[in-house]
Amino acid sequence: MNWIEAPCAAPSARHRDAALAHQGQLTKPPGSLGRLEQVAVDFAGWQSTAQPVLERIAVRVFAADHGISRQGVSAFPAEVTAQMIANFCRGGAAISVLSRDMGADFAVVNLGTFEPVSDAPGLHNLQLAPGSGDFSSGPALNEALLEACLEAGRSQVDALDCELFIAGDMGIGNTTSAAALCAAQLAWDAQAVTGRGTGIDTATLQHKRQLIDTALARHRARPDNPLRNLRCLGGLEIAAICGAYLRCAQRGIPILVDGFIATAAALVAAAINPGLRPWLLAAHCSDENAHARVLAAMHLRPLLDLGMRLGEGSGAAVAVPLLRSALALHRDMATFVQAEVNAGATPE
Ligand SMILES: O=C(O)c1ccc[n+]([C@@H]2O[C@H](COP(=O)([O-])O)[C@@H](O)[C@H]2O)c1
Ligand SMILES: Cc1cc2nc[nH]c2cc1C
Repeated sequence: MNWIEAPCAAPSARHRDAALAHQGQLTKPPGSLGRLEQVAVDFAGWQSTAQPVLERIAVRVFAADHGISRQGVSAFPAEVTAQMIANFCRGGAAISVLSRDMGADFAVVNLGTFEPVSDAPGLHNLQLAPGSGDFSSGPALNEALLEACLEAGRSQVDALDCELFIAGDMGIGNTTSAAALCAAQLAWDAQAVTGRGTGIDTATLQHKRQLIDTALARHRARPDNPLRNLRCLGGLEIAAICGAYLRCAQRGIPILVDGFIATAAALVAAAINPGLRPWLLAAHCSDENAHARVLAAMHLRPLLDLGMRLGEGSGAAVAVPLLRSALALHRDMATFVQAEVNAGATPE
């Protein structure tokens, strides 16, 4: 498992500087395209080029069941995880539609559901375990399973040829795991991290909070041991997303981070290997209660806030047109000199 701490790539400061200078020459008041200018500069640094492009996008939805779902923490039954895997592969889920719409390379990775699922086109049916363990009574994963999940994420990314990576998640109960991981990494209590997930009522929310606080104490969760936190409180798909993100940063592939679960994975992965940080771009702020707070703690500023709370990578997918707009503007706008527009320097 030594690979996870291997050095990450570094974005090119020279190309970032050149892109920033180019933005200053385009026919607009400096800074007037706001975040779109920063996105273009980020891509120039990520791709080490003056003219970044965004054609090849890879979407991988990582799915798994969660032992903690047996404690009644979700508005939906655990069978939905397996049912949605089939829906992703048939093309009917939100992320299937969005991936088609943006011409992405799309696949689903089943790390392990309670009941095995049938093979389907576009499904990497790994079934490493029948879901994770219930972390209210023991660790979610054992060492071997944690390693296998990280490796599964890594091998997905090793097989890619793309300019942007989106990880989606699917797993009934996984907002409980993600919340526990955020609390563990940030030394916060359950109150600060727990939300309504798929839409639980207030009594269930209270129960979810109590389970998280008890689990944090039981597993003696501490920010300085992210791998242990991931093993004790994580899930199969969350660990795989961590592995995928780490490999992206090592290979120099930028990561468009989706919602609360993807952000929890990024938080843990960045604690494992801080070189990951410059490869993260937060797509959106989910309606899941703690997402805004966790993004702020990570100094990540989301591009969108649409009240979405679906997961699957859907919040990241809807931000892709913005990224493409940013790069088209950077590439195709005229400069002040080309357009013979007065650049606005005031004469003495
Ligand atoms: O990504 C998010 O911000 C997000 C917020 C709330 C729910 N979800 C999705 O809903 C499922 C988890 O919700 P729950 O209530 O079962 O913990 C899981 O499949 C997630 O993809 C996702
Ligand atoms: C239907 C459904 C779709 C989902 N996609 C991601 N999480 C989900 C949870 C449910 C319940």
